[in-house]
Amino acid sequence: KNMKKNKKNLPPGPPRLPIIGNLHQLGSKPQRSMLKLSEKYGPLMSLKFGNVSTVVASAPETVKDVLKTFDAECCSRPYLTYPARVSYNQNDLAFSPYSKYWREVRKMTVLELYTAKRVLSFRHIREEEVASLVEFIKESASLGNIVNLSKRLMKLSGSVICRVGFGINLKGSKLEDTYEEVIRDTMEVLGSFAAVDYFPVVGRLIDRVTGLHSKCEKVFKALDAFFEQSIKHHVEDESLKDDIIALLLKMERGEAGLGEFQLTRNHTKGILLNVLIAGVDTSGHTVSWAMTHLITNPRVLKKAQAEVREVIKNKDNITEEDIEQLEYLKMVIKETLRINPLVPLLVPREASKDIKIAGYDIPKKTWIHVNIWGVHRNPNVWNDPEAFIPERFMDNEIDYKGLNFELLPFGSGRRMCPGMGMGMALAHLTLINLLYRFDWKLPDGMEVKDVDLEEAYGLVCPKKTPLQVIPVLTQWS
Ligand code: HEM
Repeated sequence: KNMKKNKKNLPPGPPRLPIIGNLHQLGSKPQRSMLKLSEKYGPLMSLKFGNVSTVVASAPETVKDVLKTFDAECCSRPYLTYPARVSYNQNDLAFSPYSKYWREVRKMTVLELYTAKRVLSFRHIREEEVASLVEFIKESASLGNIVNLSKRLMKLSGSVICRVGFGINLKGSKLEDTYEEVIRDTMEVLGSFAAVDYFPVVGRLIDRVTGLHSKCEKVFKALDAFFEQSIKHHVEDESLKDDIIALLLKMERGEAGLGEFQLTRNHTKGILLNVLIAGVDTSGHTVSWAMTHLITNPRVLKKAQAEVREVIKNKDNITEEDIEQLEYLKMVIKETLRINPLVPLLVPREASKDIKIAGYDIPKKTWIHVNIWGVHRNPNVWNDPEAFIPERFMDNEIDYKGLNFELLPFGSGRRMCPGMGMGMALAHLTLINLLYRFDWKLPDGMEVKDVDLEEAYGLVCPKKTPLQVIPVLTQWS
């Protein structure tokens, strides 16, 4: 009788193998495998990964339950071994469990970096760095050179974030030469389904054999050296007192407070980790995906360029105010974030108490994955979801700001991305410049059908192979 009373009504899920459960069904693109499985087992599905019970939400209604109705109960983070290492033992914002510390750090970083006023104050940095990208492209265009646009866009967002968050230039910093590789490997480490998290005893050994452990140590050392360098720069240069590092150092010295918390150097570095990796990877890859879809859809490219050139006319100086008038360009970005949401499974969550979603029991400690990639590609939600059609957003109120559960590239609720305004300001300004100033063609011998649309897998999913294109000078260059 007792057993019957305790039996939980868990969401349905595929049969499991002994020991590994459903891990073998994840494949190299977990978001795609999870979508396929959810077509059979439903929008709230149970999966078992080794010792860990998880559920996956993959339709707007169940995603809304997780991110809105039960947000308070579902917004903690599980302990993930490698993200914990890289974030100085969850002393950051993104991997920290839902706690008083997380609330204080979120409040402080929002005020320092992410309010509309702060984002506006960094505008000159964005404009200078975009101008320097334009100069580089102009030079390549006049020589007829192929440009690795993905690489250049990563460099652009890296340069902006280094100046905004760290008060130093990427050029000349400890990450100057290794930056792309370090960020890519960090994202792989942070998004990996690590054996140690599912098999506490043998998992450590498995991760050593697969190389995950050593990759994690390598990126940790590279990131740590960069944080040390920026902190040293602040300690030595007293004129740098207005940015987030200066504030964090004041908190370490007890001259400013963070609620009841006394910050240590590890807290400072953990907080800086999110500023660097969340800020760098995302804006650059969004523009890279947008350009990939534009180049493979010449009709859309032509229409977007016509709009930009009509609105900007012959103004020399493109400013962020111009974005407001570019309705079609905004649709292009929305469609890019729909078809390639950069964080396809959001950051994993953990239920902090027993809850009931859609009539199913979700026991405390269950891990929760939100498959927004699945929602964005669901044919019941979007017509022809694999096609890139910005016009689908015409006369349609759906936006990406966390209120429409069909489109959630930044998540929603307490854990929603605080850097949305900063990321989008840079993405829009860059795209306007690329479209206004240049025409674009593929390298000789390459056709639209040859452009690879495959995504890499990590916490963030960029294009797997970089976008290589030839810029062409125009009268607006
Ligand atoms: C196109 C640009 C961007 C996209 C698509 C994006 C997307 C996301 C997503 C999906 C999450 C996870 C939400 C969740 O777990 O529910 C997130 C979290 C976060 N993002 Fe972004 N992001 C972008 C730009 C930025 C920028 C520029 C910054 C900062 C400089 C930033 C800082 C963060 C931080 C700190 C978190 C963790 C929030 C928390 O757990 O409390 N993001 N972002």
